[in-house]
Amino acid sequence: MNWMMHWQQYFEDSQYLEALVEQGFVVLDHALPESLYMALVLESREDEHYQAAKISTGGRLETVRSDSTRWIESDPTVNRQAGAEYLEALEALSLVLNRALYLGIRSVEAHYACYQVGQFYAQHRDNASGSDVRAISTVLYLNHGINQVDSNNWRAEWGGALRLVDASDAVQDILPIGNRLVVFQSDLPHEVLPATVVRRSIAGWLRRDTTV
Ligand SMILES: O=C(O)CCC(=O)C(=O)O
Ligand SMILES: [Fe+2]
Repeated sequence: MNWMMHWQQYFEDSQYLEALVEQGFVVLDHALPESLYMALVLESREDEHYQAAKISTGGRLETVRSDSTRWIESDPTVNRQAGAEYLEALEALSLVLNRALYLGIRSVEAHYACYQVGQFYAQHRDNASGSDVRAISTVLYLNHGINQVDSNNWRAEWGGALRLVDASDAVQDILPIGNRLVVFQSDLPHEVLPATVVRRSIAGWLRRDTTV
């Protein structure tokens, strides 16, 4: 898969770049080829090795976030092919955004996340205070065919929106529809609202350092 060409198809269109720069975020629907998307959906449902999520200062504080996460390894000997392919896709996205916006991104990291019914992540930014190492945050939603709703739909009444305060201070509620990718500036405040169904995703970060 030529991931650079894949992302260029979006970001050649100046509206997408402008949204990311001006509003601070952009939403890409049907972001991945269906085959990789479905493979990620299945991989995300392999429940072993998810761990209680940590907050950016290192500890766990259930008043801040209550989801579980599983980091994606780029090690090819780890038998999780879809996740490794997705890391490659994020690396290519970094190159495309570096070329267009000179962001200086040098590495990527990503984890699966699972929010059980009622779990949430209170408002936060994706960098520890004083750090700007995470330049761009990404979230890919893996909520496929929940509760007999076919296609990749998510109903607003289930809750579970990503609530983002955008670059013009407007509050944006973005539903976690399957195969939707949200790309946003990591310094924007955002939160995950609780949902009445299980909510699955991959959160990924495009970083200015190479320590991961
Ligand atoms: O799942 C989402 O919509 C956002 C998750 C998030 O903010 C994070 O993991 O830092
Ligand atoms: Fe976040």
